[in-house]
Amino acid sequence: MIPLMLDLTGRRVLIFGGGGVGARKAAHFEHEAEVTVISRSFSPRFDGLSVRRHETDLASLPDDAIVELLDGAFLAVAATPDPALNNRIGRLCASAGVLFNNAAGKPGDVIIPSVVRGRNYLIAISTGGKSPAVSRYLRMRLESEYADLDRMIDLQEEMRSILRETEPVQAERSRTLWKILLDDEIRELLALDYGRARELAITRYLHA
Ligand SMILES: C[C@@]1(CC(=O)O)c2cc3[nH]c(cc4nc(cc5[nH]c(cc(n2)[C@H]1CCC(=O)O)[C@@](C)(CC(=O)O)[C@@H]5CCC(=O)O)C(CC(=O)O)=C4CCC(=O)O)c(CCC(=O)O)c3CC(=O)O
Ligand SMILES: NC(=O)C1=CN([C@@H]2O[C@H](COP(=O)(O)OP(=O)(O)OC[C@H]3O[C@@H](n4cnc5c(N)ncnc54)[C@H](O)[C@@H]3O)[C@@H](O)[C@H]2O)C=CC1
Repeated sequence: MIPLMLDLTGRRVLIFGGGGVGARKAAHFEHEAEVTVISRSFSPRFDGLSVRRHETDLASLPDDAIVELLDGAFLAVAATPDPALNNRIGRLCASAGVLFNNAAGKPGDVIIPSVVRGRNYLIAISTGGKSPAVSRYLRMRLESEYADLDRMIDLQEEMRSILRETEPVQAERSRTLWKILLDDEIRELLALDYGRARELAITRYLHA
């Protein structure tokens, strides 16, 4: 498995199965991609999501009708409780060249990770399918441990641009940025007041 960050703007994503799991997978994509959910029923968890619904019984559809549904799709997720049906969708995706994620059944070529997202960063976590609970646990730990990461990135960005003007030696710029990153007092101040943290970073490390 190789991690990638994909821009799915304007891409079509299909979710097969409209239960709670299908809704969570749809929520992973709907803020960017064009999501269509194909199912014989839909959980109320879809109500707030911007997805198109297509009501059908997949078990009664022949292969060519499912291949027709895949037309123009970039990625498909199988999230019905029937692993045989999910695996069949996976085989059809493979022959149609559509990326495939399987929520229950034979693993596809894509895993949906746990996601920690800020204004300035994006972290995707996977255990390679071994323990989704551990992926979720790590997400929750990172969210609480690094709640002020966005502000640290803002501060680093500002300090880098000042240092580029004032410090000609790259190794020195790097050392100073690391000192700021590891300074507990600056990290604590970041949680309370960005301006004061910025001031401390400048007086402590940029006015030597
Ligand atoms: C392989 C994968 C396929 C895929 O890509 O969907 C997969 C598969 C399966 N998950 C199962 C169970 C659970 N999944 C969750 C939750 C999440 N599952 C997600 C991803 C993935 N799940 C992929 C691997 C990710 C990795 O590599 O780590 C997350 C990260 C992302 C998301 O869905 O948005 C999201 C957490 C989001 C977050 O909160 O951060 C919980 C809830 C919990 O933990 O409370 C449970 C119950 C506890 C448990 O079983 O662990 C079962 C068993 C079903 C059964 O027993 O019948 C299967 C099927 C199987 O294993 O065969
Ligand atoms: N990958 C993951 O993250 C996880 C996967 N799972 C597994 O995912 C599967 C789905 O879980 P839930 O959403 O909770 O199930 P659910 O029973 O709530 O929903 C299943 C959905 O699939 C639809 N469906 C079933 N057969 C269909 C058919 N022949 N044609 C059209 N639609 C059909 C149903 O109408 C329903 O909307 C289960 O097998 C579960 O074990 C469970 C937890 C997490």
